Amino acid sequence: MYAFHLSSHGDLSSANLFQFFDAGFGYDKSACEISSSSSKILIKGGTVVNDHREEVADVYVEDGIIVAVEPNIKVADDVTVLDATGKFVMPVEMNDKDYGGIDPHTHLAAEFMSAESVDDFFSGQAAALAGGTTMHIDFVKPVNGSLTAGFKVYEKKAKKSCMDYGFHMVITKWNEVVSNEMEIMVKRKVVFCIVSKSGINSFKFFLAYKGAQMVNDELLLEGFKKCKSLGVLAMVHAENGDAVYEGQKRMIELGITGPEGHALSRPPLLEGEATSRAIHLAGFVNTPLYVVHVMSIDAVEEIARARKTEITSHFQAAGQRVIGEPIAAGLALDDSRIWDPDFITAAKQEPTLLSFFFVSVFVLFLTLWIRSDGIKLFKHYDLSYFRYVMSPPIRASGHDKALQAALSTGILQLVGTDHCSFNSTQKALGIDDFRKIPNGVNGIEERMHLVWDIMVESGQISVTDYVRITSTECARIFKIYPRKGAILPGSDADIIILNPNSSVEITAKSHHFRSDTNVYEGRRGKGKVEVTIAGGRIVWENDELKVAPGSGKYVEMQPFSYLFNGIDKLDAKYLSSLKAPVKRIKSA
Ligand SMILES: NC(=O)NCCC(=O)O
Ligand SMILES: [Zn+2]
Ligand SMILES: [Zn+2]
Repeated sequence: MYAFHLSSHGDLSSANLFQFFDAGFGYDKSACEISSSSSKILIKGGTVVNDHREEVADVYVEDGIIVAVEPNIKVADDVTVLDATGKFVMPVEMNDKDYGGIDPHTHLAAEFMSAESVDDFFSGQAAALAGGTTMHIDFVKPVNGSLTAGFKVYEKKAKKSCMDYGFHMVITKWNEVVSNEMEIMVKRKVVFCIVSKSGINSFKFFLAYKGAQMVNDELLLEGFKKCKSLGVLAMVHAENGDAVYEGQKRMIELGITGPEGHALSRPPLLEGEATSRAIHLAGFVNTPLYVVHVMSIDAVEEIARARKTEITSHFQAAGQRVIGEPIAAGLALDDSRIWDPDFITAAKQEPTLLSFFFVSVFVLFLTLWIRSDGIKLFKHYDLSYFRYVMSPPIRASGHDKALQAALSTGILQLVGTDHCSFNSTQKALGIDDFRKIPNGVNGIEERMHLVWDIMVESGQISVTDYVRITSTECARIFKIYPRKGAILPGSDADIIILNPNSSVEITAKSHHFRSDTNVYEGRRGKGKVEVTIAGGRIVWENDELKVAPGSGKYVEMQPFSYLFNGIDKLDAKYLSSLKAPVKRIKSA
C-alpha cells in the first residue's frame, strides 16, 4: 500500500491527499509518498546531455533551482547525493526555465466518445513522472463551443496536478464569438489588477470524427487565418472524416462489427489525403502547421514533400513550415500483434466447452427467436484487442519503421503519446459495434523508455537527438524554450537520470496510470529512468513515486514562436507577385 509522509512545504491536508490517492490508483502498485526529502541535491558524475552536446559533470540543485553544473562539486553533509556514474542526466538546459521530457499530446480526464478517459491530472501525471516526463500539454475541449467555458473546466481539472502542464485548445465550431475567444485564450489580460492567464498558443482542428468534433474546409480556413493573425500554431488531426464515415458503413454492411473494422474503415490513404489537404490549405494561408499523431507512410510522404518544397506556390521559397508528431504507439507497434489474419474472427474467442454446453441447453429449451438471438452468446469478444483501438489506427508493419526513419532524418520532429486511456469496461462500450469503442491508447509513462529503446539503443539517433525529440524541440515549438547554451544559475530543475545498462519491462500490473490494460504489455527494453527530479524535488527514485497533488504549475505559452519568423516577408513577396497580373489587366 501507499505510504504517506506529509511534506513540510505542502499546505494540503492529509484528508485531501487520501482522497486523491483513493480516487487515483485504486490498486496496489509501487510505493507512493509525499516527499519531505532534502531540497539540496547533488547529481554526481553523470553524463549531462542537452540537445547540442554531452559532457561529464556534476549538477547541484538547491530549493528547486540549479545552482551549478561543473565537474567535482563539493557539498556539505545535508545534501542528498545521487550517484549518476555511467548514466545520462537529461535534459539539462540551465537557463531561466528548465523542462525535462515534455509530452506535447495528452488527453487527461477527457470526455470523448461517451466516456471519460480514466487518467486525470494526478494519476496521468504521476505515471508520466515515473517514466521521466516532467511536463505535458493537454487539449482543452470547448463547452458547447465556448472556449472560455472549456478553459475554466480544465483549470479545475488541473488543480490536482503534480507536474507542470500547458494547454492546447480544440476548435469545433466557428462564429464571431469563437474568433474573439481565441484572442482571449492567447492574450494575457489584466482587469482591475486581476491577471487572466490563458497562455494558449496552439489550436487544434479535427478533420475526423464526423458529427462530433470534425470541421469542414471552410472552418479550417477561417481557423488557419485567425491562428496566423494571432501568431499561434494550427494543429490538425488528419483523417478524412467523411470517407471514414463511409468506410465504417462499408464494414457494418459486411458484418464486420469487431475492432478489426476500426482499422479497415480508416486506411492510410485517408490519413494521407487529410494531411495533404491541411498542408495545402495552411500553405494557401501561409501559416505554420502541426500534424498530430502521424501514423502512416502516406502522411509522412506528404509532410516530407511539403518541408522540402522549393517554390511549389507563390509562398514557399524554402519549404513549408510543417511539424510532424509521431506518437509512441506509432513508433512501437504494428497491427501484427493486434489483428488475427482472419480478420472476421479476429476479435472472437472460441467458445469454451462449458459455455457451449450452457448455450446449447439454453437454445434447446427456448423458442426460435431466442435461438437466433442466442447465437450472439457465442461471440465472446476478447477485449484485449479493444485496447489498441485509436485514431488514426495502428498500422501494418512497415509504417512503424518508416515513422522511425522519418524521425531520425528530421522529417518528423518530436514525439508525443496521445495518452487517452480507457479501461476494459469502457472499451467494451463497443462490444457489438467498433464505432462505439472509445478511441485512445496509453503512452505517457512509456514514451521516454520506448523512444530510448527504439531510437537510441537501436543506433538510429544519438543521445543529444533523444533530448531534442523528447523535450527541446517541443519547448521551441511552443515557445517555452530559453535560448540554449547559456548555463545560468537560477533555473528550475527538471532532470532525469537514465541508466542505459538497466532495462524495463512494461506491464499493466506495474504501470502507474489507472487503466487495467497496457498496449505495450510484456515489452522489454534497454534504458531505465531511475530518477526523476521535478521542480528540484526527487519525485521518482528506487521505483517509488513521491508526488503531491497541487504541486504542478500551469505553464503559459506565448504566441509567435520561431515558426512565424519571416512569415510576413513571404506575405509581402506574395502580394508583390500579384501586382504583375493586375498591371496586365489594367493595361489591356
Ligand atoms: N487518438 C485517439 O484515438 N484518441 C484521442 C483523441 C484524438 O486525438 O483523436
Ligand atoms: Zn486525434
Ligand atoms: Zn489526441
